[in-house]
Amino acid sequence: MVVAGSTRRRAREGGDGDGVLGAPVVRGPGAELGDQLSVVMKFGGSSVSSAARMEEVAGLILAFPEERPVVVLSAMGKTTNLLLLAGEKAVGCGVIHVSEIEEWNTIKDLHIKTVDELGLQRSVIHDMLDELEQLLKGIAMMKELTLRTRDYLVSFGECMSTRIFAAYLNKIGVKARQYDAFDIGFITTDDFGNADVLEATYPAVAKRLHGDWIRDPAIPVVTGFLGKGWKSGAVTTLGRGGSDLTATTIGKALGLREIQVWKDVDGVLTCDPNIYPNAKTVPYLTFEEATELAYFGAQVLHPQSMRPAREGDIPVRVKNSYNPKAPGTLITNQREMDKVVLTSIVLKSNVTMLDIVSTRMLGQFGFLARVFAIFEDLGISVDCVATSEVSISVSLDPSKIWSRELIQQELDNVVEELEKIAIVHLLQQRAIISLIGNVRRSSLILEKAFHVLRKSGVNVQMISQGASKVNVSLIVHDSEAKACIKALHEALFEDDDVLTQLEVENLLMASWNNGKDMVCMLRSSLYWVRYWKCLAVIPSARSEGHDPSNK
Ligand SMILES: Nc1ncnc2c1ncn2[C@@H]1O[C@H](COP(=O)(O)OP(=O)(O)O)[C@@H](O)[C@H]1O
Ligand SMILES: N[C@@H](CC(=O)OP(=O)(O)O)C(=O)O
Repeated sequence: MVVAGSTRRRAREGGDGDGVLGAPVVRGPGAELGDQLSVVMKFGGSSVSSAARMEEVAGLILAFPEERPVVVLSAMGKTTNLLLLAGEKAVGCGVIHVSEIEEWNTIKDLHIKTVDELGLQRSVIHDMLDELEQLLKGIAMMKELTLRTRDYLVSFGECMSTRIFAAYLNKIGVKARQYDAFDIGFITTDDFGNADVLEATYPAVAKRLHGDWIRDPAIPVVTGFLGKGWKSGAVTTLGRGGSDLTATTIGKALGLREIQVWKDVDGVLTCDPNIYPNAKTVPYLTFEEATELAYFGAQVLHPQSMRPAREGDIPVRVKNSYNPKAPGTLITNQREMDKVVLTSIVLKSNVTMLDIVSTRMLGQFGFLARVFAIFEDLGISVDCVATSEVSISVSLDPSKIWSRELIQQELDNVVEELEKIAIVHLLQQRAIISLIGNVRRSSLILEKAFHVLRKSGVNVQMISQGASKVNVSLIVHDSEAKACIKALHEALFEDDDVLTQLEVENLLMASWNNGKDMVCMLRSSLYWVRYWKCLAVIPSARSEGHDPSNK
């Protein structure tokens, strides 16, 4: 794309100046980037949850004076959830009770307090709060909350956080300009609640942000999560956590050097730290791995967000705004996989599973086609699949559907349709545990995983190896899932023997490739000794109550 390419070229050509950050330019590796926009810095709700946090984030931006960032912000803290709850309450509470809705008052108080504490004029958000109250009253009056209105309602979160932050940057002498994504060319499908960014977005966003920057440089502060439906012209949202996608879309549109997503954790971790606190940071990931783990439920990244970065070949860095010194996770197109067994364990709870057994004889063809035609007709999306000639097991993802009542209705529908050609068992409260890792090590992963699960007495109800070949998914009962994650993490990330086994395999492979390379052979036999020692020592250490990782 013309603009993206020229932005990069100009960036490499370099330039001087004190720049818009108002701080002296540090001479270093980034200095040749000159005065062009160079990175996207996206800060999630947890990073901008209060006035103090906004000050910290401004400090972070100032700490990199050689960078010219485009800033993307989410709504403050839990504002999106609060807006959704306020909307739901407004439907049933009556117009005169809207001002008493607890969530609405929490939102109002948080934003006013933030503005006050940052020393800004309340007028920065006054109109927004007014309009939001009117909207809640409108919902109360209509007694309904459509998907379209819901998107408009939640958009207030990002619209307010960006207005406050841009005003604060200007107040401290850093020239900034606020943008609503739906006004600068973020064109999406009209799938309210889960809209897709359309191709037309890239040139439009690049033209607007780049044009403004050239004319009158100011740090762009853009609303994450939001777009404009191409047919309806209404505000849309990109699915929960969609600000990551906003950031990568801008990165690709402008052909920037790097996309940074700042969170409240030290990067992408080996599992959800809320499930198992011993989770460790994964230093490197490929876009494919990151997509897979986001798709299978790791809340840390939006599932679609890697696509623009991959297409634009722009590295994504996941950083911790509470611990900026931590190196974080770097996500790129490729990485060295030889030493990788497993990258991350991901849990997706509350999954529904269908066991579908053909009522026809063995050898009938077209059964799978008919099953999937039914899913297609009903617009149901399938996560995992396992098949035999006469039966098929699939897992469905209810979180893709906004309204809870609709889920049961849709499930009843799909079962009714499938029962015309098969015997159907509906299994609810299941969980998918996805082991994201190196497919070349899938035997080792499965061997370890099943050993652990057998020891814990867990019955795996379905297994599927993803087509992308970086994911093995196991379906277990929801009630057993968290304990499984902990046991799997201990076995696959905290045991020396897995690592040693890998080293042995690598060295054996290397020595095999090098033919008669005696040094390699010798080294590999030393590892073998270490490996067998590990296998012998670890079980006995465990039975004595020692922690083998303390050796
Ligand atoms: N594998 C994982 N690695 C890191 N964080 C994870 C993982 N799985 C779940 N999480 C959760 O994701 C959260 C960060 O994502 P998110 O809430 O979207 O951040 P933000 O709102 O700051 O963008 C973490 O606080 C953590 O609880
Ligand atoms: N505020 C939106 C969009 C978003 O990306 O948020 P966060 O970056 O805090 O996950 C949400 O809560 O879904």
